[in-house]
Amino acid sequence: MSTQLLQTTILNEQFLNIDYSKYTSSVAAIHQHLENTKDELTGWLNAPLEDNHELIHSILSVANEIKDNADVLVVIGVGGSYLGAKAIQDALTPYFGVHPNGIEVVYVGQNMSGAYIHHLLKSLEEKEFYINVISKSGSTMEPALAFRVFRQYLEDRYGEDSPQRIIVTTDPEKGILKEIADFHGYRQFEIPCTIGGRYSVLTAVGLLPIAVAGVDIIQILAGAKHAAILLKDGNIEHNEAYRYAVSRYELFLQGYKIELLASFEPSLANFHDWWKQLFGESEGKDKKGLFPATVNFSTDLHAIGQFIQDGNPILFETLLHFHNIKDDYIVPFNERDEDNLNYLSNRSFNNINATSKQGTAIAHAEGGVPVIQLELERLDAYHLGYLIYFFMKACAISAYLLDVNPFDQPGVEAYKNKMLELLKQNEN
Ligand SMILES: O=P(O)(O)OC[C@H]1O[C@](O)(CO)[C@@H](O)[C@@H]1O
Repeated sequence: MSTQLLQTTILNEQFLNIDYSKYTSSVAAIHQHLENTKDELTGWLNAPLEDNHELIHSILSVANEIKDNADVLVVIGVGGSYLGAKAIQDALTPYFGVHPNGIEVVYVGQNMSGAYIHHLLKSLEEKEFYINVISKSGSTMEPALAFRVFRQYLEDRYGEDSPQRIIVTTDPEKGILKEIADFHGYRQFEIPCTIGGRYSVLTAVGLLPIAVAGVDIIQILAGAKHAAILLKDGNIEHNEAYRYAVSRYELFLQGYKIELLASFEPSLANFHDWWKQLFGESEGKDKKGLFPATVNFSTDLHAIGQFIQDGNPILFETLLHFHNIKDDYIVPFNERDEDNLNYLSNRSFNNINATSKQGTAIAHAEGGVPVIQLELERLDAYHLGYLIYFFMKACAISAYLLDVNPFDQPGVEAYKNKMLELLKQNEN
């Protein structure tokens, strides 16, 4: 477990010749604070090190039951109550169709589009399904409304068998959802009181949906445990997550206010979104914080690439790269070569994509964009589990470097209150 699975490289040292030793004592102090704080939402820190056999066993047994009795799992949740599951599912299951070990998993309750609800309900007409409703507070508007709709539909379809088909993931002690679940006898998984939404992907919040989608949750948790052991070192010289946190903080101090998370595998688009919530809600408060933005290359090179290379120099790039992607395709040789592409024949698409990544990173670095490269050997459950923990740890330290609380999100209430005010004014 002593091997680092992730290498951090700064591609343009002229921007970022960081003397990490300058941060030795401040980072060590933040590390101590994080490790010793008992009254904050830090349950995720040591969770991967604890005995989780019972939890894994019950998640897998419910997941198997769902796979045996349904074509689709409808996951209802928003923010931290869905982004992590969707991120892992998309990263580790086929682009088209379902994983051989899983069934279709679809998500609702992240928006209030009537068309989305309508289309999803229609798509369920010929299919058997279960619901997994996930909400820590139990009262977030988007998932609460979706649960009302899909529970009613499920009850119409399954009658007295319906309670068996509803799985609730919520706070173990309080909230409306908990009350509903207790009253109707729905099966429940806990979101531990000490783990906030955006740090909860490695609990049942993320694990049940991804197990149903066919992902190996034991490998996800093993990778996270590997990271939790390695990244327990308070010395910045040995801790890659802390070096990443300090690198982005230094860039922020130099005026780069936007961090662009980029990668070259489209299946990571939702992983980017998970990262965006993690850093955005953790850092963006008290008028501080780096703005987390995301791009998918090479697609976005043809959209936002011009700005990155040549526009207002307010952003730096964090390039996420997995050296090995399991599936690949070889460019065929073509006798006629009408498209003049035979110079690429017999090369794999993944190889061409990696070369495009290399060229992009050099071009951006030469164009004056600071580039932090995060490299991992392969895109699989183990490495993704490692990366998730890496980012959570880096995020908590980053927020403390900015002197903000990594675990609250007071700003989100403003829109909620205004929306409620308006909805109540227009009550019919
Ligand atoms: O799980 P809940 O309580 O429904 O919250 C969902 C998401 O909403 C937020 O509270 C923001 O409104 C996030 O922090 C959280 O991940």
